[in-house]
Amino acid sequence: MTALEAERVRWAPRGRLVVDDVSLRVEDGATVGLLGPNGSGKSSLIRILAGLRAPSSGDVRLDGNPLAGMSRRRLARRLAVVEQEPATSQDLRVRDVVALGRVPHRPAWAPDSTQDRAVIEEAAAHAGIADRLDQRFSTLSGGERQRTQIARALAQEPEILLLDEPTNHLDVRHQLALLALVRRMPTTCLVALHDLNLAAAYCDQVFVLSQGRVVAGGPPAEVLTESLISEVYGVRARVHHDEGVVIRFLGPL
Ligand SMILES: Nc1ncnc2c1ncn2[C@@H]1O[C@H](COP(=O)(O)OP(=O)(O)OP(=O)(O)O)[C@@H](O)[C@H]1O
Repeated sequence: MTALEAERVRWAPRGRLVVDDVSLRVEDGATVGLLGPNGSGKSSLIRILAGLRAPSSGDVRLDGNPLAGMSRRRLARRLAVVEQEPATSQDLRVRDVVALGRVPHRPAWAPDSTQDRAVIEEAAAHAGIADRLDQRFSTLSGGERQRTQIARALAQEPEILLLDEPTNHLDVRHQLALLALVRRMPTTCLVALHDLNLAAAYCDQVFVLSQGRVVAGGPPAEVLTESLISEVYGVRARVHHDEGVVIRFLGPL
């Protein structure tokens, strides 16, 4: 099992500080939420943690080993990422998109093995798109595309899964099913979320970003206070602790 950590990570494209001195650790096997308002740096940080972008300074480590020294293929056997708007060839069938998750696990140009096909079908079933495998990706609904990308990441059989707002196109049942699945899996997972109630219900830990900095981190019941929500999001809220944490939003400040 695997832990992912960032130490003093900064990213400043053309002098604009987007990720500002972020240190965090995603513990082995945990489901960790990455929260923060629009533009606070969640997607940028996820890309850096996934090795898709080099930080301007600081380090990202997987089990203590710097990501910077790892080959793409080796990293892809261990870590999968679902970005907000992933680039996918629009002409592929859903099955082919999910099968991309198997590429790091087999020799170049080798066809799908029986085991690959079993993993692809299981991933599709977990993501709720088993009945769409023969459909063209371009003809899917927004939520089905999102679930296809999640199936592709699951087919990668990663030890670490990074998900950037995976619930934004999903109806409420699929939102709950996805987070329940992520929580149930032994995979270490970092998930960027806007819905603070979902984060409270499904995450072991949350980190809150504001203007590129981590302003709070810990169990949701400790972090998601009325004062934090007002300071970071500019929203008045009531936080109830009777049946887990339930947040009721009263309005903007
Ligand atoms: N390549 C870039 N050059 C300059 N600024 C950038 C670049 N990429 C992102 N930014 C800026 O960095 C900030 C953080 O963007 P990011 O997408 O990481 O935020 P986010 O927290 O994921 O937002 P959202 O919740 O809206 O998806 C934004 O203000 C964005 O405009």
